[in-house]
Amino acid sequence: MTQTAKNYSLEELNLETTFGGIGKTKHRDVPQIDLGDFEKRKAEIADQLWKASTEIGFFQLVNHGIPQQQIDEAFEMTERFFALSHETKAKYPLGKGTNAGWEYKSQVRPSTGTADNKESYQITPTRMAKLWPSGEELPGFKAAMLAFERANWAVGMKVLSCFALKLGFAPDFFTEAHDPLAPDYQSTLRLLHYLPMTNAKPEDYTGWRAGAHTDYDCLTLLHQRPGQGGLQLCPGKEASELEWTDVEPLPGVITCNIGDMLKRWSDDQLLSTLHRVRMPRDDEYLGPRYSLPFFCQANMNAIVQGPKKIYPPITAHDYLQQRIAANFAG
Ligand SMILES: O=C(O)CCC(=O)C(=O)O
Ligand SMILES: [Fe+2]
Repeated sequence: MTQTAKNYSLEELNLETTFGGIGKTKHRDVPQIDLGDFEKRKAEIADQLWKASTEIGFFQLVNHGIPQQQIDEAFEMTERFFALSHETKAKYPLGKGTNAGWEYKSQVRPSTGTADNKESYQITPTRMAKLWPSGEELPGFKAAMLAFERANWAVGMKVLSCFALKLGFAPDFFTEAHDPLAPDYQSTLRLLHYLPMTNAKPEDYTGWRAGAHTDYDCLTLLHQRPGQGGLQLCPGKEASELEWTDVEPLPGVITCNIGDMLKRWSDDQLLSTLHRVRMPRDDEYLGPRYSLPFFCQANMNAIVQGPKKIYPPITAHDYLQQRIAANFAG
């Protein structure tokens, strides 16, 4: 594996170039947080979210309100999308810096310098002109995915309203900053297909399904399928040898993590935790792995600045562009 010697423009990125190694593993508990009876229990839920996000940067939501049937349908549609021919998917290519469209093994993480062993299709609803597969190619896909996108948005906004409470912002501060009806909306639903490792050659195991990174959004909501593990997290970037924790995909939960944008917006109080997706070991399930992250990314014109103003203000657009430019080849 070669290490990129690029000089990235944000401090987080320079740090990320040093995280490519395998490291050790360590068991840690990822807190589960129940969103049931949300309005009544909001203060208690906000305390739990704050604790998890200042201590480990990850938590799993239960009773989040998205019906399991809708999650299963989104996964079924995702499998159908990736089963389309290469030529069909290539009609809907990822545009540079847009988080919209399909890419195949093109995401190079600063941590590893090699392409992730995956393909993805990203849905940023405001940028999807000519990027949806046709109704003949994939009937029902657009309606199912747009509904799923909005269901995730709604859960994300509930969680963010708790952080607004804790940070002293108005209750809907982040909901307004992620307004889906504004033309500068840029939250993204990502469909991921990690390639199967059945009949893989030993050299195929040297890479990563997704190299170590922090997310660049405010909050990520990740849907995983039981039996398709591999996600690992590592709080604390300062240790000389990193200790990684497996996050088991449990049925019915949404695994969430804080991203760099909310870390900055909270004046570094909330942790944006390093994570990655490792290759399966040869005694584990070797088939394809699908996952569905939804990235709450504040609208392009939103100004990111915490209540203590420890960082200068930056638009969410400028912030994201610096991160995207460093992650996709070409
Ligand atoms: O697929 C996963 O489990 C995690 C994906 C991820 O971390 C990402 O896309 O940012
Ligand atoms: Fe991630």
